[in-house]
Amino acid sequence: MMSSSPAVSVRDLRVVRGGREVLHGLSFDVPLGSVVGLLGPSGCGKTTLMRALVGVQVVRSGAVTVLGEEAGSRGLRRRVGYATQTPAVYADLSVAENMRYFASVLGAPRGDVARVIDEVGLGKHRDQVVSTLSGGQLNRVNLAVALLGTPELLVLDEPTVGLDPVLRQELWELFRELADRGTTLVVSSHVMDEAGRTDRLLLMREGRILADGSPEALRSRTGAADLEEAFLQLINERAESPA
Ligand SMILES: Nc1ncnc2c1ncn2[C@@H]1O[C@H](COP(=O)(O)OP(=O)(O)OP(=O)(O)O)[C@@H](O)[C@H]1O
Repeated sequence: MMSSSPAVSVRDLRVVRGGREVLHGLSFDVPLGSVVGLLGPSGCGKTTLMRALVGVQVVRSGAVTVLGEEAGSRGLRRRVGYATQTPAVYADLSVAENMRYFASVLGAPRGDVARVIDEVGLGKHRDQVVSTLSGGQLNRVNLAVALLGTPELLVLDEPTVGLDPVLRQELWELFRELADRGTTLVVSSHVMDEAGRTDRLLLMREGRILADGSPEALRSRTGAADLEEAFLQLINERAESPA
C-alpha cells in the first residue's frame, strides 16, 4: 500500500484569474480510493482548483499530476469524470437520451446508461425531458454524466446543492460505495455537515489550504465540537499567527 502513488498530486499550484492570483501555491496529495472534501466559503477557489485537476484551467505555475499523468493529458480523458456546478446537459432531451448521447461521445458501454440513471435515483424520470425536471433532479442528471464509463477519478463541484437531506445522504452513500470499489472522489461543498462523511478534508480559504486532514483529526486538533466550529477556530488561529 505504501508504494501506491497518489491519485492526485498538487505542488505549489498558483492560478491567476482576471489579473488576480486566486490560488496562492497549493500543495497536497489525494490517496487512491478516498473521498476528499473540498470545503470553504464562496469564492475561496474550490472551482478553480477543480478546473486545474481536470486540466481546463490555465495555471501560472506549479504541477498537477492526476493518475500518474499531467492534468489534462489526452490519456486522462476517459479516466476522469467532472461534474461542473452548472449542469451541462441538453434541456430538450430526456434523461435517458442525454445519457445515451454522452455515453456514445465518451465511448462508455451502453449498459452504463441504465446503471448511472439508477445510481443517481432517477429511474422514475428516465424518459422525462430535462427542461421539466426540478433543480435537484437536474443536478443528478449532471452527476450521472460524470459517472459514465466508471472513471477512476471523479471531480464533483457541489453535487448536492439543492437536494433534500434524504437525497444528500443517498448520494454520499453512493460516493462511499464508489470509493470502496477503488474510485477516488474529490467533492466540493460549502455545507459543513457533509464534511464528516469524507476521509479527508481540505479546508480552503482565500486561495489557501487552511487545514488538511481527516474530520476526526481536525476536530481533535481544535478541540471543537463540530467541524463548523473547528473551521472557525482554524481561521482565528491563522489570524493570530500570520504566516
Ligand atoms: N473568469 C474569472 N475571471 C476573474 N475572476 C474569476 C473568474 N472566475 C473566478 N474568479 C475569481 O476567482 C476566485 C475563486 O473563484 P472560484 O469560483 O474558484 O471559487 P469557489 O470557491 O468555487 O466559489 P463558489 O463556492 O461560490 O463556487 C474568486 O475570487 C472569483 O471571483
